[in-house]
Amino acid sequence: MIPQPAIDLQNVTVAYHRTIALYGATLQLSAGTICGVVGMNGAGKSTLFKAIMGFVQPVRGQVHIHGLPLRQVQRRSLVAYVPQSEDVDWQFPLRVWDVVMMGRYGKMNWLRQPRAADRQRVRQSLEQVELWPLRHRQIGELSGGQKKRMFLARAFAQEAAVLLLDEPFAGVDIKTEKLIIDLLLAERQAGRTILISTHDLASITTFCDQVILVNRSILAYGTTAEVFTPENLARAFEGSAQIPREGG
Ligand SMILES: Nc1ncnc2c1ncn2[C@@H]1O[C@H](COP(=O)(O)OP(=O)(O)OP(=O)(O)O)[C@@H](O)[C@H]1O
Repeated sequence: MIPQPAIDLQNVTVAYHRTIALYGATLQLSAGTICGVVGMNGAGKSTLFKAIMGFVQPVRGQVHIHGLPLRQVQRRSLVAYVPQSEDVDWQFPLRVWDVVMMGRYGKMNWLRQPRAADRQRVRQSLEQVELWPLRHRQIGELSGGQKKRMFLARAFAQEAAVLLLDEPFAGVDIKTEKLIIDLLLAERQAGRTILISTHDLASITTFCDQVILVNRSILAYGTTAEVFTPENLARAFEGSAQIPREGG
């Protein structure tokens, strides 16, 4: 039997107020892949993520995750999202622990009472991102890099099959970037599929298996060697990008 692709988009078109942001996107990614998503500002990277999460209703086309339609994907919390910076009230009296526990909501009953297994997974996630000592901290008292790691821990706690990360390396130091990359490599090893939107083309060649070029549609996807050609980059960046050197 041929395994289902982890992410399967067929001819997906998304429009905002009748303006098309993503046209006819077709994509199939196998489980256990780390894939960079690159394109200029406004190219449609976030829209692609929203389509995979089911946050926007495509005017045409279909999205399946591990063979399941998005309604079932959402019910089973199969896709986790790590935002670049979330539109939250950072002054709200929430602790780091509370935010990471939100990753478990999809696995709880309607009373949302955490069980021992939930607390154990939250602890493990906080330890993975090295935030366990800060678990009682109010979320507004974290640095930018710590906030990113908190959202990463929430995604790990969710135990989703697909992780979507929006600019995870923007504004983080080298040590944190290395920590995040090592964690993502371990998640890939566990069979998860990871999409990372980034403007850093060079870093993609160091740890991504595949890359997707976006410019109002999916222009190309495949290995970096296949995709990072002068022609493709010219179409994606309208002449303003250079081919990154292998290995950064
Ligand atoms: N909610 C919205 N309503 C109307 N237009 C939107 C909305 N969200 C995005 N757009 C438009 O859709 C297009 C694609 O936006 P999108 O956010 O997907 O790009 P992006 O590649 O993620 O950009 P960036 O790199 O700047 O984050 C842009 O022209 C943007 O202005």
